[in-house]
Amino acid sequence: MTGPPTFLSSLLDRYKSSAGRSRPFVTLTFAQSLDAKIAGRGGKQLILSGRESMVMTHWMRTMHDGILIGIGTALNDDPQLNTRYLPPRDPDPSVNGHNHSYNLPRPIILDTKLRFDPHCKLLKNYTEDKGRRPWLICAEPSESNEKKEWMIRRNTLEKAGARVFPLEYDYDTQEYLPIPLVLQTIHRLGILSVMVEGGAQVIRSFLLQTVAQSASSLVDTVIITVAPIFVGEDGVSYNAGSGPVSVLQTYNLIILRRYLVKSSALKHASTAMFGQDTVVGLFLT
Ligand SMILES: NC(=O)C1=CN([C@@H]2O[C@H](COP(=O)(O)OP(=O)(O)OC[C@H]3O[C@@H](n4cnc5c(N)ncnc54)[C@H](OP(=O)(O)O)[C@@H]3O)[C@@H](O)[C@H]2O)C=CC1
Ligand SMILES: Nc1nc(O)c(N)c(N[C@@H]2O[C@H](COP(=O)(O)O)[C@@H](O)[C@H]2O)n1
Repeated sequence: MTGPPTFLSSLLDRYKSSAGRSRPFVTLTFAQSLDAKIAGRGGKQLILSGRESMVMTHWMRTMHDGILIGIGTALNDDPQLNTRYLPPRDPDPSVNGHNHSYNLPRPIILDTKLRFDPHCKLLKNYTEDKGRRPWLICAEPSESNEKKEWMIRRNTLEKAGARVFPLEYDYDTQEYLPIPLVLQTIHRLGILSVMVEGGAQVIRSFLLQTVAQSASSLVDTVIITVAPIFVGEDGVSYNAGSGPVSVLQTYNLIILRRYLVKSSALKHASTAMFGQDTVVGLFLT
Protein backbone atom coordinates (compact mmCIF):
# COMPACT_ATOMS: atom_id res chain seq x y z
CA MET A 1 0.00 0.00 0.00
CA THR A 2 1.56 3.31 -1.05
CA GLY A 3 -0.95 5.68 0.54
CA PRO A 4 -3.54 5.76 3.32
CA PRO A 5 -6.38 3.23 3.11
CA THR A 6 -9.61 4.54 1.53
CA PHE A 7 -11.31 4.01 4.90
CA LEU A 8 -9.14 6.84 6.32
CA SER A 9 -9.23 9.19 3.33
CA SER A 10 -13.01 9.05 3.24
CA LEU A 11 -13.08 10.07 6.91
CA LEU A 12 -10.26 12.61 6.97
CA ASP A 13 -9.88 14.22 3.54
CA ARG A 14 -12.28 16.98 4.60
CA TYR A 15 -9.53 18.17 6.99
CA LYS A 16 -7.61 19.54 4.00
CA SER A 17 -9.74 22.69 3.84
CA SER A 18 -9.30 24.40 7.19
CA ALA A 19 -10.13 28.02 6.35
CA GLY A 20 -12.04 30.08 8.90
CA ARG A 21 -11.56 27.72 11.84
CA SER A 22 -10.41 28.67 15.35
CA ARG A 23 -9.42 25.20 16.49
CA PRO A 24 -7.81 22.23 14.75
CA PHE A 25 -9.78 19.32 13.34
CA VAL A 26 -9.76 16.69 16.08
CA THR A 27 -9.70 12.93 15.60
CA LEU A 28 -10.19 10.97 18.81
CA THR A 29 -8.74 7.51 18.33
CA PHE A 30 -7.75 4.50 20.38
CA ALA A 31 -7.74 0.70 20.40
CA GLN A 32 -9.96 -1.26 22.75
CA SER A 33 -10.85 -4.85 23.58
CA LEU A 34 -14.35 -6.30 23.22
CA ASP A 35 -14.96 -5.41 26.88
CA ALA A 36 -13.91 -1.76 26.26
CA LYS A 37 -10.48 -1.90 27.92
CA ILE A 38 -7.57 0.11 26.56
CA ALA A 39 -4.89 -1.21 28.93
CA GLY A 40 -4.32 -4.10 31.29
CA ARG A 41 -4.24 -4.35 35.04
CA GLY A 42 -2.64 -1.34 36.73
CA GLY A 43 -2.35 0.41 33.34
CA LYS A 44 -0.05 -2.20 31.79
CA GLN A 45 0.36 -1.25 28.13
CA LEU A 46 -1.36 -3.76 25.86
CA ILE A 47 -0.77 -4.24 22.16
CA LEU A 48 -4.42 -4.66 21.22
CA SER A 49 -4.14 -3.77 17.52
CA GLY A 50 -2.99 -6.45 15.13
CA ARG A 51 -0.34 -5.65 12.53
CA GLU A 52 -2.84 -4.49 9.85
CA SER A 53 -4.74 -2.06 12.08
CA MET A 54 -1.47 -0.79 13.57
CA VAL A 55 -0.33 0.05 10.03
CA MET A 56 -3.69 1.83 9.53
CA THR A 57 -3.00 3.84 12.72
CA HIS A 58 0.43 4.82 11.41
CA TRP A 59 -1.18 6.03 8.15
CA MET A 60 -3.60 8.01 10.29
CA ARG A 61 -0.63 9.64 12.03
CA THR A 62 0.69 10.88 8.66
CA MET A 63 -2.66 12.62 8.06
CA HIS A 64 -2.46 14.94 11.08
CA ASP A 65 -0.26 17.90 12.03
CA GLY A 66 -0.21 16.92 15.69
CA ILE A 67 -0.64 13.86 17.91
CA LEU A 68 -1.81 14.57 21.45
CA ILE A 69 -1.51 12.33 24.50
CA GLY A 70 -1.72 12.78 28.27
CA ILE A 71 1.31 12.66 30.52
CA GLY A 72 -0.06 9.39 31.98
CA THR A 73 0.48 7.69 28.61
CA ALA A 74 3.83 9.41 28.04
CA LEU A 75 5.19 8.13 31.37
CA ASN A 76 3.54 4.69 31.24
CA ASP A 77 4.20 3.72 27.60
CA ASP A 78 7.23 5.82 26.62
CA PRO A 79 5.74 5.98 23.10
CA GLN A 80 7.40 7.04 19.84
CA LEU A 81 4.26 8.21 18.01
CA ASN A 82 6.00 7.82 14.65
CA THR A 83 5.23 6.02 11.38
CA ARG A 84 7.73 3.17 11.55
CA TYR A 85 5.28 0.45 10.38
CA LEU A 86 4.79 2.08 6.99
CA PRO A 87 6.60 0.67 3.96
CA PRO A 88 10.12 2.04 3.55
CA ARG A 89 10.50 4.67 0.85
CA ASP A 90 13.01 7.36 -0.06
CA PRO A 91 13.19 10.28 2.36
CA ASP A 92 11.41 13.43 1.18
CA PRO A 93 13.14 16.53 2.65
CA SER A 94 10.08 18.64 1.75
CA VAL A 95 8.07 16.71 4.34
CA ASN A 96 7.80 19.02 7.38
CA GLY A 97 11.46 19.91 7.33
CA HIS A 98 12.54 16.38 8.15
CA ASN A 99 14.75 14.06 6.28
CA HIS A 100 11.87 11.63 6.60
CA SER A 101 9.71 9.64 4.19
CA TYR A 102 6.32 10.42 5.72
CA ASN A 103 4.67 13.39 7.38
CA LEU A 104 5.38 12.99 11.09
CA PRO A 105 2.85 14.54 13.46
CA ARG A 106 4.10 16.88 16.18
CA PRO A 107 3.93 15.12 19.61
CA ILE A 108 1.87 17.27 22.01
CA ILE A 109 1.66 16.24 25.65
CA LEU A 110 -0.85 17.50 28.23
CA ASP A 111 1.46 17.81 31.20
CA THR A 112 0.19 20.35 33.75
CA LYS A 113 3.09 19.99 36.19
CA LEU A 114 5.92 19.17 33.75
CA ARG A 115 6.39 15.55 34.82
CA PHE A 116 7.70 14.58 31.35
CA ASP A 117 10.82 12.40 31.36
CA PRO A 118 13.85 14.17 29.81
CA HIS A 119 15.25 10.74 28.81
CA CYS A 120 12.16 9.48 26.97
CA LYS A 121 12.06 8.11 23.41
CA LEU A 122 10.25 11.16 22.03
CA LEU A 123 13.16 13.41 23.02
CA LYS A 124 15.76 10.86 21.96
CA ASN A 125 14.13 10.58 18.53
CA TYR A 126 14.00 14.36 18.23
CA THR A 127 17.68 14.83 19.08
CA GLU A 128 18.60 12.08 16.58
CA ASP A 129 16.50 13.81 13.87
CA LYS A 130 14.08 10.88 13.78
CA GLY A 131 11.10 12.74 15.17
CA ARG A 132 9.66 16.20 15.68
CA ARG A 133 10.29 18.31 18.73
CA PRO A 134 7.71 17.43 21.43
CA TRP A 135 5.54 20.21 22.80
CA LEU A 136 4.53 20.17 26.45
CA ILE A 137 1.33 22.02 27.36
CA CYS A 138 1.43 22.93 31.02
CA ALA A 139 0.40 25.46 33.69
CA GLU A 140 2.75 27.85 35.45
CA PRO A 141 2.29 27.59 39.24
CA SER A 142 1.07 30.73 40.96
CA GLU A 143 2.79 30.00 44.31
CA SER A 144 6.37 31.30 44.37
CA ASN A 145 7.63 28.29 46.39
CA GLU A 146 6.44 25.90 43.65
CA LYS A 147 7.78 28.15 40.92
CA LYS A 148 11.46 27.52 41.62
CA GLU A 149 11.14 23.72 41.24
CA TRP A 150 8.97 24.24 38.18
CA MET A 151 11.58 26.50 36.54
CA ILE A 152 14.27 23.86 37.16
CA ARG A 153 12.10 21.18 35.51
CA ARG A 154 11.31 23.53 32.64
CA ASN A 155 15.00 24.27 32.02
CA THR A 156 15.91 20.57 32.13
CA LEU A 157 13.19 19.67 29.66
CA GLU A 158 14.02 22.55 27.32
CA LYS A 159 17.69 21.59 27.40
CA ALA A 160 16.68 18.04 26.51
CA GLY A 161 14.82 19.41 23.45
CA ALA A 162 11.19 19.91 24.50
CA ARG A 163 9.25 23.14 23.91
CA VAL A 164 7.18 24.24 26.87
CA PHE A 165 3.91 26.17 26.53
CA PRO A 166 2.38 27.36 29.82
CA LEU A 167 -1.34 28.12 29.49
CA GLU A 168 -2.89 31.07 31.23
CA TYR A 169 -5.98 29.99 33.11
CA ASP A 170 -7.22 29.75 36.67
CA TYR A 171 -4.97 26.90 37.79
CA ASP A 172 -6.49 26.75 41.29
CA THR A 173 -10.07 26.12 40.19
CA GLN A 174 -9.51 23.58 37.42
CA GLU A 175 -8.21 20.07 37.91
CA TYR A 176 -7.11 19.65 34.30
CA LEU A 177 -5.83 21.81 31.47
CA PRO A 178 -8.89 23.29 29.75
CA ILE A 179 -9.29 21.46 26.43
CA PRO A 180 -10.79 24.41 24.47
CA LEU A 181 -7.80 26.57 25.45
CA VAL A 182 -5.35 23.78 24.57
CA LEU A 183 -6.93 23.50 21.12
CA GLN A 184 -6.95 27.28 20.52
CA THR A 185 -3.30 27.48 21.58
CA ILE A 186 -2.02 24.73 19.32
CA HIS A 187 -4.12 26.07 16.44
CA ARG A 188 -2.43 29.46 16.82
CA LEU A 189 0.88 27.59 16.67
CA GLY A 190 -0.03 26.12 13.29
CA ILE A 191 -1.61 22.77 14.18
CA LEU A 192 -4.61 22.50 11.87
CA SER A 193 -5.42 18.87 12.63
CA VAL A 194 -4.69 16.77 15.69
CA MET A 195 -5.07 13.12 16.49
CA VAL A 196 -5.85 12.46 20.16
CA GLU A 197 -4.44 9.02 21.03
CA GLY A 198 -5.28 8.77 24.73
CA GLY A 199 -4.95 7.60 27.40
CA ALA A 200 -8.00 6.90 29.50
CA GLN A 201 -8.34 10.27 31.22
CA VAL A 202 -7.65 12.28 28.08
CA ILE A 203 -10.20 10.28 26.06
CA ARG A 204 -12.71 10.83 28.87
CA SER A 205 -11.97 14.58 28.97
CA PHE A 206 -12.52 15.00 25.23
CA LEU A 207 -15.75 13.00 25.36
CA LEU A 208 -17.01 14.92 28.40
CA GLN A 209 -16.18 18.24 26.74
CA THR A 210 -18.15 17.07 23.78
CA VAL A 211 -21.10 16.26 26.04
CA ALA A 212 -20.82 19.62 27.80
CA GLN A 213 -20.55 21.62 24.57
CA SER A 214 -22.68 19.45 22.33
CA ALA A 215 -23.61 22.38 20.09
CA SER A 216 -19.98 23.16 19.32
CA SER A 217 -18.33 19.82 19.80
CA LEU A 218 -14.55 19.69 20.17
CA VAL A 219 -14.18 16.39 18.34
CA ASP A 220 -14.80 15.91 14.63
CA THR A 221 -14.10 12.23 14.09
CA VAL A 222 -13.86 9.19 16.35
CA ILE A 223 -11.95 6.15 15.09
CA ILE A 224 -11.99 3.09 17.34
CA THR A 225 -10.08 -0.12 16.69
CA VAL A 226 -11.83 -3.07 18.34
CA ALA A 227 -9.61 -6.10 18.86
CA PRO A 228 -11.32 -9.50 19.24
CA ILE A 229 -10.09 -10.16 22.76
CA PHE A 230 -11.36 -9.80 26.32
CA VAL A 231 -9.06 -8.15 28.85
CA GLY A 232 -11.18 -8.70 31.95
CA GLU A 233 -12.54 -6.66 34.82
CA ASP A 234 -9.18 -5.39 36.06
CA GLY A 235 -8.25 -3.70 32.78
CA VAL A 236 -8.33 0.08 32.29
CA SER A 237 -11.35 1.59 30.59
CA TYR A 238 -11.92 5.13 29.33
CA ASN A 239 -15.50 5.18 30.52
CA ALA A 240 -14.97 4.19 34.13
CA GLY A 241 -12.98 5.62 37.00
CA SER A 242 -10.00 3.74 38.34
CA GLY A 243 -9.93 3.95 42.11
CA PRO A 244 -12.29 6.12 44.15
CA VAL A 245 -14.26 8.62 42.07
CA SER A 246 -15.80 11.86 43.27
CA VAL A 247 -19.54 12.54 43.10
CA LEU A 248 -18.89 14.93 40.23
CA GLN A 249 -16.86 12.37 38.31
CA THR A 250 -19.55 9.73 38.87
CA TYR A 251 -22.18 12.15 37.62
CA ASN A 252 -20.06 13.01 34.58
CA LEU A 253 -19.53 9.35 33.79
CA ILE A 254 -23.26 8.68 33.96
CA ILE A 255 -23.85 11.54 31.51
CA LEU A 256 -21.04 10.27 29.29
CA ARG A 257 -22.47 6.75 29.14
CA ARG A 258 -25.94 8.10 28.39
CA TYR A 259 -24.50 10.38 25.75
CA LEU A 260 -22.52 7.63 24.06
CA VAL A 261 -25.58 5.38 23.99
CA LYS A 262 -28.19 7.92 22.92
CA SER A 263 -26.39 10.75 21.21
CA SER A 264 -27.70 11.63 17.82
CA ALA A 265 -24.60 13.82 17.39
CA LEU A 266 -22.47 10.68 16.91
CA LYS A 267 -23.08 9.39 13.40
CA HIS A 268 -21.67 6.17 12.07
CA ALA A 269 -19.59 6.90 8.97
CA SER A 270 -17.94 3.59 8.10
CA THR A 271 -16.60 0.33 9.45
CA ALA A 272 -13.74 -1.69 7.99
CA MET A 273 -11.83 -4.81 8.87
CA PHE A 274 -8.05 -4.60 9.19
CA GLY A 275 -6.81 -8.15 9.73
CA GLN A 276 -8.83 -9.49 12.63
CA ASP A 277 -9.72 -6.05 14.03
CA THR A 278 -12.86 -4.05 13.36
CA VAL A 279 -12.28 -0.33 12.94
CA VAL A 280 -15.27 1.96 13.37
CA GLY A 281 -15.34 5.56 12.12
CA LEU A 282 -17.87 8.04 13.51
CA PHE A 283 -18.52 11.69 12.80
CA LEU A 284 -19.65 14.20 15.39
CA THR A 285 -22.15 16.63 14.03
N1 LIG B 1 -5.29 1.27 23.73
C1 LIG B 1 -5.01 2.51 23.38
O1 LIG B 1 -5.32 2.94 22.27
C2 LIG B 1 -4.30 3.41 24.33
C3 LIG B 1 -4.06 3.03 25.63
N2 LIG B 1 -3.41 3.87 26.49
C4 LIG B 1 -3.25 3.45 27.88
O2 LIG B 1 -3.84 4.43 28.72
C5 LIG B 1 -3.16 4.43 29.98
C6 LIG B 1 -2.82 5.84 30.39
O3 LIG B 1 -4.02 6.54 30.65
P1 LIG B 1 -4.10 7.57 31.86
O4 LIG B 1 -3.34 7.06 33.01
O5 LIG B 1 -5.53 7.89 32.07
O6 LIG B 1 -3.26 8.82 31.34
P2 LIG B 1 -3.51 9.92 30.22
O7 LIG B 1 -2.56 9.66 29.12
O8 LIG B 1 -4.94 10.07 29.89
O9 LIG B 1 -2.97 11.22 30.98
C7 LIG B 1 -3.73 11.76 32.01
C8 LIG B 1 -2.99 12.91 32.65
O10 LIG B 1 -2.84 13.98 31.71
C9 LIG B 1 -2.87 15.21 32.42
N3 LIG B 1 -3.90 16.09 31.88
C10 LIG B 1 -3.76 17.43 31.74
N4 LIG B 1 -4.85 17.98 31.24
C11 LIG B 1 -5.74 16.98 31.05
C12 LIG B 1 -7.07 16.95 30.58
N5 LIG B 1 -7.71 18.05 30.17
N6 LIG B 1 -7.71 15.76 30.58
C13 LIG B 1 -7.10 14.63 30.97
N7 LIG B 1 -5.83 14.60 31.42
C14 LIG B 1 -5.15 15.77 31.46
C15 LIG B 1 -3.16 14.89 33.88
O11 LIG B 1 -1.92 14.82 34.57
P3 LIG B 1 -1.31 16.18 35.22
O12 LIG B 1 -2.37 16.70 36.13
O13 LIG B 1 -0.07 15.77 35.90
O14 LIG B 1 -1.08 17.08 34.05
C16 LIG B 1 -3.75 13.50 33.81
O15 LIG B 1 -3.53 12.75 34.99
C17 LIG B 1 -1.91 3.59 29.82
O16 LIG B 1 -2.16 2.34 30.45
C18 LIG B 1 -1.79 3.41 28.31
O17 LIG B 1 -1.18 2.19 27.97
C19 LIG B 1 -2.99 5.11 26.09
C20 LIG B 1 -3.21 5.53 24.82
C21 LIG B 1 -3.91 4.74 23.85
N1 LIG C 1 -3.65 1.88 17.80
C1 LIG C 1 -3.16 1.44 18.97
N2 LIG C 1 -3.26 0.13 19.25
C2 LIG C 1 -2.80 -0.34 20.41
O1 LIG C 1 -2.91 -1.65 20.65
C3 LIG C 1 -2.20 0.51 21.35
N3 LIG C 1 -1.72 0.02 22.53
C4 LIG C 1 -2.09 1.88 20.99
N4 LIG C 1 -1.52 2.73 21.85
C5 LIG C 1 -1.13 4.07 21.53
O2 LIG C 1 0.05 4.10 20.74
C6 LIG C 1 1.14 4.56 21.55
C7 LIG C 1 2.36 3.78 21.27
O3 LIG C 1 2.89 4.31 20.09
P1 LIG C 1 4.30 3.80 19.51
O4 LIG C 1 4.09 2.35 19.16
O5 LIG C 1 5.30 3.94 20.59
O6 LIG C 1 4.55 4.65 18.33
C8 LIG C 1 0.68 4.41 22.97
O7 LIG C 1 1.34 5.27 23.86
C9 LIG C 1 -0.78 4.80 22.80
O8 LIG C 1 -0.92 6.16 22.60
N5 LIG C 1 -2.58 2.32 19.82
